[in-house]
Amino acid sequence: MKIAIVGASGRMGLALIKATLNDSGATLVAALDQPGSPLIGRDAGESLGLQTGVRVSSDAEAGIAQADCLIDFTRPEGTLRHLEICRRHSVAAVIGTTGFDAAGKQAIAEAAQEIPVVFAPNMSVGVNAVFKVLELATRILNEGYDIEIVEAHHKRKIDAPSGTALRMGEVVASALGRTLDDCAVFAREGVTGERDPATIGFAVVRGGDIVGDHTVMYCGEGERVEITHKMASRDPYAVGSLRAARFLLERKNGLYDMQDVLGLR
Ligand SMILES: NC(=O)C1=CN([C@@H]2O[C@H](COP(=O)(O)OP(=O)(O)OC[C@H]3O[C@@H](n4cnc5c(N)ncnc54)[C@H](OP(=O)(O)O)[C@@H]3O)[C@@H](O)[C@H]2O)C=CC1
Ligand SMILES: O=C(O)C1=N[C@H](C(=O)O)C[C@H](O)C1
Repeated sequence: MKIAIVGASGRMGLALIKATLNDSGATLVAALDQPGSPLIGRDAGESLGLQTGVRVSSDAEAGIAQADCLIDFTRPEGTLRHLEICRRHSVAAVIGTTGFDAAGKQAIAEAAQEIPVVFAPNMSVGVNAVFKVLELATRILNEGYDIEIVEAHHKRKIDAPSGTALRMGEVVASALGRTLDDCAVFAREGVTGERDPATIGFAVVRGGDIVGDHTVMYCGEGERVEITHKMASRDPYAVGSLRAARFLLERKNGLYDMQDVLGLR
């Protein structure tokens, strides 16, 4: 399968280039970056000490048009632009970017009527297993437990809470028969009053090079359950993305996430 990667100089872009080179069934056909990036014209593997034979380009249209699947971990505005190119050239898309607003999510759903798309806030198998565990834990701990979600990421992350923490909130809220929009508490400061048991609270840590930690706490009287996932590398996101690209090869259109790719639906 022919893979195009956008955001080629980013943290995930580099992990994806490495994973694509290590995948015997995948060929890197385009590595794309924004105009002005110092890597334009250089070999896409240069900063990894690898030789790919593919030069980083800023011509997204030409690069994406050559691929079977685009893998995009950039920013919402960039992803939506790339998705239009995928649409024009009938190229599948794996979207890992987080931080979309409702209109952005709607635009992805519309594009997926024409091309196949995997859109997931976390591509790791481990985190997707945790989503399933949370469904079960929440159904069991559905009364008498205050639910709080804590996430920690590196200092350069620009969106908060993480897409993964929000998805965890959605999974928990859905298992309680609620919607996250109605019960999320994203900030507390000053005299907040007592905690409303119907809420799901979020707390965010940013610092250093933390790849990504997530904990869901079920705080009861006299006991506490904590379900934690910790990433030590970005490789599982990249390997999961290639798994998603392979899943899309056999599909003509439709919006999927990693639960579909992993058969966890
Ligand atoms: N779903 C998942 O499993 C995961 C999702 N993510 C998400 O992926 C995204 C990227 O994360 P990360 O790699 O750490 O970020 P980086 O900032 O390291 O990389 C982002 C890349 O995208 C490029 N870029 C930024 N804005 C645009 C734009 N408007 N158009 C085109 N390219 C653009 C950047 O170029 P430049 O440097 O020139 O700005 C850079 O190459 C985030 O939303 C993050 O939350 C991250 C890890 C896992
Ligand atoms: O920006 C990151 O780094 C990550 N972003 C994703 C998110 O927002 O959930 C996935 C992972 O947590 C790393």
